[in-house]
Amino acid sequence: MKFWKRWLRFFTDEEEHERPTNRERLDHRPERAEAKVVYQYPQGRFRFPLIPDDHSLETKKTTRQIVDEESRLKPPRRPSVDTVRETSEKKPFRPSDVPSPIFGYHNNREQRQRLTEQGIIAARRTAEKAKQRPEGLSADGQASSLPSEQALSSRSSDFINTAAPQGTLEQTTHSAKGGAAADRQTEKETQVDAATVQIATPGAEKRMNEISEEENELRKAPFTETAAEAEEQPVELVEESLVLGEPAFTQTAVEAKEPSADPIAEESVLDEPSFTETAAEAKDPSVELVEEAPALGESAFTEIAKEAEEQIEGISAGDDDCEGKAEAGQAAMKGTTWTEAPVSEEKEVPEAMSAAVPTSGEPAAPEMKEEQAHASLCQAASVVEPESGSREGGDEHENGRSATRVHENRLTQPDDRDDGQKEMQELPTESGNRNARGTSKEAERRPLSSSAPASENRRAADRHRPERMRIPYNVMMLKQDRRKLEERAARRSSGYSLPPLSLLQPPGEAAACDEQWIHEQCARLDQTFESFHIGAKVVHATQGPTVTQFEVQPDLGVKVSKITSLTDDIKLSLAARDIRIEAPIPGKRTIGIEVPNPSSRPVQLREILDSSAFREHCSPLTVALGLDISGAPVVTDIKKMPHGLIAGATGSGKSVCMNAMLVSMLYKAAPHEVKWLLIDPKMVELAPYNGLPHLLSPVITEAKAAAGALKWAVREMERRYELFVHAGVRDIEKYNAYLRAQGSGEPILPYIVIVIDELADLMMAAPADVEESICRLAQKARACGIHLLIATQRPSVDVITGLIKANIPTRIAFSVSSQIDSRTILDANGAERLLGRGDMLFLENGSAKSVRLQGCFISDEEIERVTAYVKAQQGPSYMFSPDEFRQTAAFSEEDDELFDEACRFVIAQGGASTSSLQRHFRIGYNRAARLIEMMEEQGLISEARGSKPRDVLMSEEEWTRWRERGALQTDGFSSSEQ
Ligand SMILES: Nc1ncnc2c1ncn2[C@@H]1O[C@H](COP(=O)(O)OP(=O)(O)OP(=O)(O)O)[C@@H](O)[C@H]1O
Repeated sequence: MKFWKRWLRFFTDEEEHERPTNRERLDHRPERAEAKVVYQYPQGRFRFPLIPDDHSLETKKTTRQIVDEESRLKPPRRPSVDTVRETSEKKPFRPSDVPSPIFGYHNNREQRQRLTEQGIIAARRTAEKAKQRPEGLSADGQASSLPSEQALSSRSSDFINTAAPQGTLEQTTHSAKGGAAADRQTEKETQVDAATVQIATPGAEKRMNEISEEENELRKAPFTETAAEAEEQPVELVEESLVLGEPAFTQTAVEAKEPSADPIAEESVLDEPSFTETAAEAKDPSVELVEEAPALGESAFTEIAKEAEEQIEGISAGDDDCEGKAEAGQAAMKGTTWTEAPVSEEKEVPEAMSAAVPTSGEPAAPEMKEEQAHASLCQAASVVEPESGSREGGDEHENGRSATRVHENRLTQPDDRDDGQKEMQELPTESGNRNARGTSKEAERRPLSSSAPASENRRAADRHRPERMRIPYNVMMLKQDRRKLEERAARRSSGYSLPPLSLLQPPGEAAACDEQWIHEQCARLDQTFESFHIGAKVVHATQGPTVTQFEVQPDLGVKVSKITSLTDDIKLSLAARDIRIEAPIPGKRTIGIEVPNPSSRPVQLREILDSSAFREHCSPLTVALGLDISGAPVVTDIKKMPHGLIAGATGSGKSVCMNAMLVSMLYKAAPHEVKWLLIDPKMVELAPYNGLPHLLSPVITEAKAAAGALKWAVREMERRYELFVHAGVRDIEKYNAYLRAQGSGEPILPYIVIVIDELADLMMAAPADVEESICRLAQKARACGIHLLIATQRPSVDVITGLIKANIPTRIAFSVSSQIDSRTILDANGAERLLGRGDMLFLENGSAKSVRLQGCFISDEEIERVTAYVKAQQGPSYMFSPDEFRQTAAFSEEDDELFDEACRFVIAQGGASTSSLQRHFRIGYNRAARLIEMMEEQGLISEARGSKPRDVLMSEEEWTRWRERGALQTDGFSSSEQ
């Protein structure tokens, strides 16, 4: 790089001293020297070819590798920037091909395409301008004619005009000195440079021209590379730049000021270099490609690109890089007309950059400069084509690698963007000092407005970004959430809203724990054990709504049976109504003695429904049971039951428990989700639910109709299993999910809950059919969504047969009169010691031990309010009437294999008699008489008329229709009725 020294000798010694660092650095770049020797700038008029994208991408990759290597070798210089870089390294941008709503991937790609087109247009315009200029200003003509001061001045003006809108370093300058003053200073210094060139000895002209040529070539190369890089950056980086890129200018401008110890000196140095730098950036990459590529050809371009990589490395390395960049930018900016710029540039830019970047050095500074350069490139594009500027910002910031820093900047100065945006819209495209001054004024208005154009670009990109891209994409929705949403949407679409809790009685004040009573009871218990010489003592007591559990810990060697055998003695000593001993408490080393509280408080249903335990349950078959001994709410899911048996003596609270469960379901399930089949032989217990949309039929009170309903349920179960087989699913949930996935609009299968309030009565009326139906349902109906809730007063073996009990795993035992009943219900003692009025033992499916609960209470008024609310929303949509069920039952019960044939025979004969049936079918009197009776019950024939044959009341068609109607009624759940 001796030519640098020689070339600089043309200037004053003082100038030489001003930039020793830069020259030293240049001297340490042998690669660049080699490149310069090998590739000489072509003489004469030339045009660079347009380089295909693929090729540029390759060169860009090579450049990046070299830059990376260089940056790795360079020690960190500036701690403050290091911190920023560390931050940026902590969060590296990982571009991907997945369209991101945040980075606007596709949108920006389109913008880039448009930008490229506009850049080409701008390039053509610049080429036309270049043609109009005098030949003396051409690149190859620089040796023959040094530009006059006027030419330099005009060029400088052009330069300023082009650079002004960029406002990169220029704005920094203006922020320090003021816009107009900066312009004047810039012009002045440019003129001084020109004069210096003119003063140079004529003999040295030729040599200087050669040097200038070489330098021009070298300087254009990096810019070409930069331009190519700007064009070829991966789209992901464009995205990144769109989001984060623009504030890099602000950062650069701010940081450029920070390290300078002498602001005035810095300003003076920055003045012209700022324009130079901006000019370098002002060139649209596409313009550069159009003007330079043809002369060199593709291979030449490749070589130059390699050289450019070295230049960029230099940029990364230090101040001379900035110079190289600026030079390249100048060359690009001026195209073939620029000759003197390198001279002034070489003199000024490094100083500018030394002012902008502290001499102590910083690793991040080169990046910032790169960002500046690229940012200015896009800004230049905006000058040539104002619209394209905003798009170019994206490309420019592809190279801005200090994303984090940039982002921070943007956060600290968000307001700059709007100003910058307005300003960008106002920027004129014509050249002239006016523009520069105008821009300077703008710069005055916004001290850090150098970030504005890029921020505007980003904003513009955001504005053009589709709305969907702003939707967060990282929200995970679980299967459960999706189902909830679907259910809610279905409820909304069905126009059904769940009843409010305000319809229920609010819970009363919870009674304060009776400490004194508890202490007394503890003392008495201890005394009792002592008096019976049993080593045991009370260690803990828990007071529930109805009973208090005292935990007794026996000493080692004391049998549990010793304590349990003292039940009556303890009851006596405590003067308790009844006590229940749980020995031992599962999972504990203690024995529980449950003593009734002196005063019990009812547990309101609202208390449970308002608990998180109930609210968080998403099943429509969630039901509230009550509070356990510690006062915790207990809820269960009928799906998990899957069938329940509730037994207890009269007045123990069965009906209240059943009502509480039904109302709980009303608070969870819409009518299309759950259907009820209520069988109430007592006629009054479930009557309030008549007219609800959840009912399949009015509440069934007749045993025959109940039997028919159970038969229908069995057929419905079989029908559902057939559906499941066809759909290839195993249960109702999967089938409904399958239906939803099909999207056929077919309504989902509702759960069916069959409630029988008194099984004993039903079993007496039609024991065989009821037991058979219940057993079949209990065995198989769980998976198809049919569940049984059976209550009975008399839990004897003739009511709750072994078959029924075996298939109903969930039991709720209220107070019963004997241990036998307790064993019949729970297969264990304990229910006989319950206190009644909702005191119950709950044996859950799969649980070995029952839990003592105080069942929740719901009054008739509350039931009325809730059912009225539901009825007000939807009317009943019964599928069947009890009569139809009764008929079904009759058909089922009394069907004889000969019955149909006998009916047809009677219709054909026109009369019916027992003897004629006996003769025709060769059956006995009993069977024939029974068939005649069945025909009479069905309304086919008239009553007996003595010895005369009975009249036939139906034609064959009518009879066929009648039979079909009966068959249809039992055909199963019609989806249309849901
Ligand atoms: N959980 C409860 N909390 C408070 N009181 C209750 C509770 N359950 C029932 N009771 C009281 O017990 C009375 C009888 O309850 P319920 O009618 O449910 O008994 P039952 O077992 O159905 O009797 P039956 O079999 O004769 O119909 C209720 O009127 C109510 O006063």
